[in-house]
Amino acid sequence: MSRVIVIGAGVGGLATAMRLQAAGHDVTVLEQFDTVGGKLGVIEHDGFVFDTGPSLVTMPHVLTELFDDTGAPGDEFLELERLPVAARYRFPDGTVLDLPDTLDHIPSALDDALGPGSGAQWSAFLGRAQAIWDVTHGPFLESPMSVRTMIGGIATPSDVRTVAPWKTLRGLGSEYLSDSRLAMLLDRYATYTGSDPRRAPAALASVPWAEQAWGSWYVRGGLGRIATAMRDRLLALGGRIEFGVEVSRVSTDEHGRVDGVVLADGSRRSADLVVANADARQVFDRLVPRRSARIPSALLRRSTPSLSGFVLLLALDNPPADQAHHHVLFAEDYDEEFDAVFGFNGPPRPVARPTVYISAPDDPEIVPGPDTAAWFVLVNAPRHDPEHGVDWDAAGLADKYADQIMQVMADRGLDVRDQVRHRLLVTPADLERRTMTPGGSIYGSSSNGPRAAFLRPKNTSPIPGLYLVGGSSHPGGGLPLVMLSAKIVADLIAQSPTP
Ligand SMILES: Cc1cc2nc3c(=O)[nH]c(=O)nc-3n(C[C@H](O)[C@H](O)[C@H](O)COP(=O)(O)OP(=O)(O)OC[C@H]3O[C@@H](n4cnc5c(N)ncnc54)[C@H](O)[C@@H]3O)c2cc1C
Repeated sequence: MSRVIVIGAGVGGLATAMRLQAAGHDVTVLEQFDTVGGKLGVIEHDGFVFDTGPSLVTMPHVLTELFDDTGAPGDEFLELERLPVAARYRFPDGTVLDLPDTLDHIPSALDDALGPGSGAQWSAFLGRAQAIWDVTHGPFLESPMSVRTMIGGIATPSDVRTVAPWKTLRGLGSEYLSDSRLAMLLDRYATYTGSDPRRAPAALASVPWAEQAWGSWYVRGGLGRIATAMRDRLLALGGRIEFGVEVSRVSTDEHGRVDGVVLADGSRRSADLVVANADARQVFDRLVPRRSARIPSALLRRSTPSLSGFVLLLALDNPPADQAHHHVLFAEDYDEEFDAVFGFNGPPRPVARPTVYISAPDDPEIVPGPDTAAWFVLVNAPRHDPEHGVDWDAAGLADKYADQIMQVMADRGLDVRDQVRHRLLVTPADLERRTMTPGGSIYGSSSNGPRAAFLRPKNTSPIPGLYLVGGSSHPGGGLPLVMLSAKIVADLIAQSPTP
């Protein structure tokens, strides 16, 4: 069995560490920050507990499997709760839709909120989305990336027609959805991979399918508990985690094979295998020798980094009653939002009137007392890029922008400005510092463009013994995909000869 170093205690790093330690390897996780979770972050302040990253669990079976596969079920650490209403959507025309969390109830809810026929439109679209899921999840989401598995897995002409690799998500939607509000609903799923629906492939239709088929879930006490449960399982298995330890280089032996890592303080740690949970751009720009990084770096340069997010954490007194857990206030002009974030028709810029997403858990464990609430408010934002885009550290920008977002919320019927006890902000620059993710891109590379999946780094690397795991590598970002990425890496290591 091998000595393994995992660089980073994000969800991908922890999940790989759990699987490898359970398989008998000797695993040490080195994390530059002072706690686990990475983008799955938590801030506790004045009795309020805020998730600063994920607020929605989809495909919960992937999480359950991780705990089942590495010992006992995770129920004793994690109380997963299915939400009766997946989300409350408010469209620019003022229509409000409470989207039920069970597939059977969705068509009638759409007919009631948006008008007769809209349920049938969405069902027809979901039928196609399910077919796309059936064709793609095995060869793409659950297998190592290779042109052979993709082409071998999506073999028949009928499979190719189903996935329609030449179509965009927006284009596919327009074949089924004539209601502009349903089109908006679909567009938003492109942002689950940090992408632009006008450029993301039609295959992303599997995202709403997966969400609506398996439901929207919450973890009592906040999603941050997923990371601490993973930490506890890893430690119980005998794995180790060291905090405040930054890796500055992956080292290789005379044959070019991984033999450990060099730390920021100059010291060295030996290992037979290294798994990098750090963002792939950091890995290939900084951590490995330039000559080994040539091909992945060239591919990364051709991909578009995913969008980032601007977050407000609101500690509220006397919050408005009857809030849905997830609330989406759609932008008046969604295309302008994607133009601003990705820098079309001008440089990247904060979106003036963005779609606002609010997570308002009804959970006494995250508030200091009755009549208080801990709200997480997120808008899509361009990456932190002081040279060519937005400098999120510019004096006064974050506060001014937060005020603007609260005004937009008020304009759309959700004015909580008088109820704010205190407000914390997390900008793309903060996310970059916290997770060492260039620009604070949430999902590594975006899925913009038909070749995006092929530009995303694989889980293997040009350096024997170095693997990549997490949202910036295959198969992509978001908690379930990152956990699938860890399973792929653990399986690859199990199949490779022991060094
Ligand atoms: C605002 C926001 C909202 C989100 N909402 C959702 C959601 O609702 N649902 C969902 O499923 N997903 C959501 N996501 C995405 C999800 O959080 C990520 O896809 C996932 O957590 C990424 O995990 P990861 O394993 O790629 O690593 P990361 O979280 O990026 O962790 C990498 C770790 O490596 C460490 N590290 C980096 N470089 C080094 C180094 N050189 N040395 C040592 N340590 C290093 C970092 O400090 C970090 O802890 C959201 C993310 C954000 C930011």
